[in-house]
Amino acid sequence: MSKRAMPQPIVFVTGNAKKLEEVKQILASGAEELPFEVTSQKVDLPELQGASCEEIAVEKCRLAALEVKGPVMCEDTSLCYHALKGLPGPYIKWFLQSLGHDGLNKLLAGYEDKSAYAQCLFTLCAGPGKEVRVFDGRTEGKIVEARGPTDFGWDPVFEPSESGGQTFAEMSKEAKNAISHRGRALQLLRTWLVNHAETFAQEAA
Ligand SMILES: O=c1[nH]c(=O)c2ncn([C@@H]3O[C@H](COP(=O)(O)OP(=O)(O)OP(=O)(O)O)[C@@H](O)[C@H]3O)c2[nH]1
Ligand SMILES: [Mg+2]
Repeated sequence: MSKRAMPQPIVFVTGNAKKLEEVKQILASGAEELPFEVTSQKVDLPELQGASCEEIAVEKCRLAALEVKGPVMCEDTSLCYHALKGLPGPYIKWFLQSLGHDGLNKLLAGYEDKSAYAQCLFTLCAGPGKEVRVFDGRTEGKIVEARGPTDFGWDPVFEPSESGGQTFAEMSKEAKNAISHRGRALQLLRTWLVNHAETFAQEAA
Protein backbone atom coordinates (compact mmCIF):
# COMPACT_ATOMS: atom_id res chain seq x y z
CA MET A 1 0.00 0.00 0.00
CA SER A 2 1.38 3.45 -0.82
CA LYS A 3 1.72 5.89 2.07
CA ARG A 4 -0.99 8.51 2.19
CA ALA A 5 0.05 12.13 1.69
CA MET A 6 0.13 14.01 5.00
CA PRO A 7 2.03 17.20 5.71
CA GLN A 8 4.00 15.39 8.43
CA PRO A 9 4.56 11.76 9.42
CA ILE A 10 3.04 10.40 12.65
CA VAL A 11 5.67 10.92 15.36
CA PHE A 12 5.93 8.23 18.04
CA VAL A 13 6.86 10.25 21.12
CA THR A 14 8.62 8.28 23.85
CA GLY A 15 11.61 8.57 26.13
CA ASN A 16 12.03 4.77 26.18
CA ALA A 17 14.42 3.24 23.61
CA LYS A 18 13.28 -0.35 24.27
CA LYS A 19 9.63 0.55 23.56
CA LEU A 20 10.72 2.17 20.31
CA GLU A 21 12.68 -0.92 19.31
CA GLU A 22 9.63 -3.17 19.83
CA VAL A 23 7.26 -0.76 18.09
CA LYS A 24 9.54 -0.72 15.02
CA GLN A 25 9.66 -4.53 14.99
CA ILE A 26 5.88 -4.85 15.37
CA LEU A 27 5.14 -2.29 12.66
CA ALA A 28 7.59 -3.96 10.27
CA SER A 29 5.85 -7.32 10.75
CA GLY A 30 2.18 -8.21 10.34
CA ALA A 31 -0.06 -8.42 7.33
CA GLU A 32 -1.25 -4.84 7.00
CA GLU A 33 1.16 -2.01 6.36
CA LEU A 34 0.46 1.31 8.06
CA PRO A 35 -0.85 3.84 5.55
CA PHE A 36 1.29 6.58 7.12
CA GLU A 37 4.98 7.07 7.72
CA VAL A 38 6.02 6.80 11.38
CA THR A 39 9.07 8.55 12.82
CA SER A 40 10.08 8.97 16.45
CA GLN A 41 11.06 11.71 18.82
CA LYS A 42 12.68 11.18 22.20
CA VAL A 43 10.75 13.27 24.70
CA ASP A 44 10.12 12.18 28.27
CA LEU A 45 6.77 13.86 28.82
CA PRO A 46 5.36 14.61 32.27
CA GLU A 47 2.66 12.15 33.36
CA LEU A 48 -0.37 12.89 35.53
CA GLN A 49 -0.40 11.28 38.99
CA GLY A 50 -3.45 10.05 40.87
CA ALA A 51 -5.42 9.55 37.66
CA SER A 52 -6.62 6.45 35.80
CA CYS A 53 -4.35 4.74 33.23
CA GLU A 54 -6.58 6.11 30.47
CA GLU A 55 -6.52 9.70 31.78
CA ILE A 56 -2.72 9.58 32.08
CA ALA A 57 -2.37 8.24 28.53
CA VAL A 58 -4.77 10.77 26.98
CA GLU A 59 -3.16 13.75 28.73
CA LYS A 60 0.35 12.62 27.72
CA CYS A 61 -0.72 12.33 24.06
CA ARG A 62 -2.40 15.76 24.20
CA LEU A 63 0.91 17.25 25.44
CA ALA A 64 2.87 15.34 22.79
CA ALA A 65 0.71 16.81 20.00
CA LEU A 66 1.32 20.32 21.37
CA GLU A 67 5.07 19.65 21.55
CA VAL A 68 5.35 18.16 18.05
CA LYS A 69 2.69 20.45 16.51
CA GLY A 70 1.43 17.62 14.36
CA PRO A 71 0.24 13.99 14.31
CA VAL A 72 1.55 11.88 17.19
CA MET A 73 1.23 8.52 18.84
CA CYS A 74 2.30 7.65 22.38
CA GLU A 75 1.95 4.69 24.67
CA ASP A 76 1.67 4.03 28.36
CA THR A 77 2.44 0.70 29.92
CA SER A 78 1.10 -0.53 33.25
CA LEU A 79 1.72 -3.69 35.27
CA CYS A 80 -1.37 -4.43 37.35
CA TYR A 81 -1.38 -6.96 40.22
CA HIS A 82 -4.83 -8.46 40.77
CA ALA A 83 -4.17 -8.94 44.53
CA LEU A 84 -3.32 -5.22 44.80
CA LYS A 85 -6.43 -4.16 42.88
CA GLY A 86 -4.48 -3.01 39.85
CA LEU A 87 -1.44 -1.44 41.53
CA PRO A 88 1.40 -0.64 40.80
CA GLY A 89 -0.42 -0.04 37.47
CA PRO A 90 0.79 3.15 35.75
CA TYR A 91 3.34 3.72 38.56
CA ILE A 92 5.29 0.53 37.75
CA LYS A 93 8.21 2.59 36.40
CA TRP A 94 8.86 4.13 39.82
CA PHE A 95 8.23 0.86 41.71
CA LEU A 96 10.72 -0.94 39.45
CA GLN A 97 13.30 1.85 39.80
CA SER A 98 13.08 1.89 43.60
CA LEU A 99 12.44 -1.78 44.44
CA GLY A 100 14.02 -3.78 41.62
CA HIS A 101 12.84 -7.22 40.49
CA ASP A 102 13.10 -8.71 43.96
CA GLY A 103 10.97 -5.93 45.42
CA LEU A 104 8.32 -6.41 42.72
CA ASN A 105 8.01 -10.01 43.98
CA LYS A 106 8.06 -9.15 47.68
CA LEU A 107 5.09 -6.83 47.18
CA LEU A 108 3.03 -10.01 46.80
CA ALA A 109 4.62 -11.92 49.71
CA GLY A 110 1.45 -11.70 51.80
CA TYR A 111 -0.85 -12.87 49.00
CA GLU A 112 -1.67 -16.26 47.47
CA ASP A 113 -2.68 -14.63 44.22
CA LYS A 114 0.42 -13.80 42.12
CA SER A 115 -1.54 -13.05 38.95
CA ALA A 116 -1.13 -9.77 37.09
CA TYR A 117 -1.74 -8.27 33.68
CA ALA A 118 0.40 -6.08 31.48
CA GLN A 119 -1.54 -3.28 29.83
CA CYS A 120 -0.50 -1.03 26.99
CA LEU A 121 -2.56 1.98 25.98
CA PHE A 122 -1.58 3.35 22.59
CA THR A 123 -2.86 6.85 21.94
CA LEU A 124 -3.20 8.60 18.60
CA CYS A 125 -3.84 12.28 17.92
CA ALA A 126 -3.85 14.17 14.58
CA GLY A 127 -2.51 17.42 16.07
CA PRO A 128 -2.83 20.06 18.81
CA GLY A 129 -6.39 20.20 20.17
CA LYS A 130 -7.56 17.20 18.11
CA GLU A 131 -9.32 14.11 19.47
CA VAL A 132 -7.13 11.55 21.26
CA ARG A 133 -8.03 7.94 20.42
CA VAL A 134 -7.04 5.09 22.75
CA PHE A 135 -6.18 1.45 21.89
CA ASP A 136 -6.00 -1.00 24.80
CA GLY A 137 -3.91 -4.19 24.66
CA ARG A 138 -3.56 -6.62 27.59
CA THR A 139 -1.71 -9.80 28.46
CA GLU A 140 -2.57 -11.86 31.55
CA GLY A 141 0.11 -13.69 33.50
CA LYS A 142 1.80 -13.93 36.88
CA ILE A 143 4.69 -12.42 38.82
CA VAL A 144 7.62 -14.84 39.24
CA GLU A 145 11.24 -14.67 40.40
CA ALA A 146 13.37 -12.97 37.75
CA ARG A 147 14.42 -15.22 34.85
CA GLY A 148 16.09 -14.25 31.57
CA PRO A 149 17.94 -11.18 30.24
CA THR A 150 17.48 -8.00 32.25
CA ASP A 151 17.68 -5.39 29.48
CA PHE A 152 14.00 -4.37 29.46
CA GLY A 153 12.09 -3.30 32.56
CA TRP A 154 10.06 -5.96 34.39
CA ASP A 155 10.14 -8.50 31.52
CA PRO A 156 12.11 -11.03 33.70
CA VAL A 157 9.43 -11.16 36.44
CA PHE A 158 6.34 -11.41 34.21
CA GLU A 159 5.31 -14.85 32.96
CA PRO A 160 2.40 -14.60 30.52
CA SER A 161 -0.24 -17.36 30.79
CA GLU A 162 0.18 -18.13 27.06
CA SER A 163 3.98 -18.53 27.01
CA GLY A 164 4.31 -22.15 28.12
CA GLY A 165 6.16 -21.15 31.28
CA GLN A 166 8.63 -18.60 29.90
CA THR A 167 8.92 -15.04 31.18
CA PHE A 168 8.70 -12.22 28.63
CA ALA A 169 12.48 -11.85 29.02
CA GLU A 170 13.08 -15.52 28.12
CA MET A 171 10.92 -15.37 24.98
CA SER A 172 12.20 -14.43 21.53
CA LYS A 173 11.22 -10.92 20.45
CA GLU A 174 8.86 -12.34 17.83
CA ALA A 175 7.16 -14.59 20.37
CA LYS A 176 6.79 -11.75 22.87
CA ASN A 177 5.43 -9.31 20.28
CA ALA A 178 2.86 -11.89 19.12
CA ILE A 179 1.16 -12.05 22.55
CA SER A 180 2.31 -8.85 24.26
CA HIS A 181 0.22 -5.97 25.57
CA ARG A 182 2.18 -3.75 23.14
CA GLY A 183 1.70 -6.05 20.14
CA ARG A 184 -2.06 -6.20 20.78
CA ALA A 185 -2.59 -2.47 21.31
CA LEU A 186 -0.50 -1.60 18.27
CA GLN A 187 -2.45 -4.06 16.15
CA LEU A 188 -5.70 -2.28 17.12
CA LEU A 189 -4.14 1.10 16.26
CA ARG A 190 -2.88 -0.25 12.94
CA THR A 191 -6.31 -1.62 11.99
CA TRP A 192 -8.00 1.66 12.94
CA LEU A 193 -5.54 3.68 10.82
CA VAL A 194 -5.93 1.34 7.85
CA ASN A 195 -9.74 1.70 8.04
CA HIS A 196 -9.81 5.44 8.79
CA ALA A 197 -6.82 6.72 6.82
CA GLU A 198 -8.88 9.40 5.07
CA THR A 199 -10.44 10.70 8.31
CA PHE A 200 -7.08 10.88 10.05
CA ALA A 201 -5.33 12.62 7.14
CA GLN A 202 -8.15 15.22 7.06
CA GLU A 203 -7.91 15.81 10.81
CA ALA A 204 -4.16 16.34 10.46
CA ALA A 205 -4.47 18.71 7.49
O1 LIG B 1 9.62 -5.42 31.07
C1 LIG B 1 8.98 -4.61 30.45
N1 LIG B 1 8.33 -5.00 29.33
C2 LIG B 1 7.58 -4.19 28.58
O2 LIG B 1 7.01 -4.59 27.55
C3 LIG B 1 7.50 -2.86 29.03
N2 LIG B 1 6.89 -1.76 28.55
C4 LIG B 1 7.16 -0.76 29.39
N3 LIG B 1 7.94 -1.19 30.40
C5 LIG B 1 8.41 -0.44 31.57
O3 LIG B 1 7.26 -0.10 32.34
C6 LIG B 1 7.30 1.27 32.71
C7 LIG B 1 6.20 1.97 31.95
O4 LIG B 1 6.23 3.33 32.13
P1 LIG B 1 5.87 4.32 30.93
O5 LIG B 1 4.81 3.72 30.06
O6 LIG B 1 5.64 5.68 31.45
O7 LIG B 1 7.24 4.26 30.06
P2 LIG B 1 8.48 5.26 29.96
O8 LIG B 1 8.33 6.43 30.86
O9 LIG B 1 9.71 4.44 30.10
O10 LIG B 1 8.40 5.74 28.44
P3 LIG B 1 7.46 6.92 27.80
O11 LIG B 1 6.41 7.22 28.83
O12 LIG B 1 8.37 8.05 27.52
O13 LIG B 1 6.91 6.31 26.56
C8 LIG B 1 8.71 1.72 32.36
O14 LIG B 1 9.56 1.43 33.45
C9 LIG B 1 9.07 0.83 31.17
O15 LIG B 1 10.47 0.64 31.03
C10 LIG B 1 8.17 -2.48 30.20
N4 LIG B 1 8.90 -3.35 30.91
MG1 LIG C 1 6.71 7.55 30.90
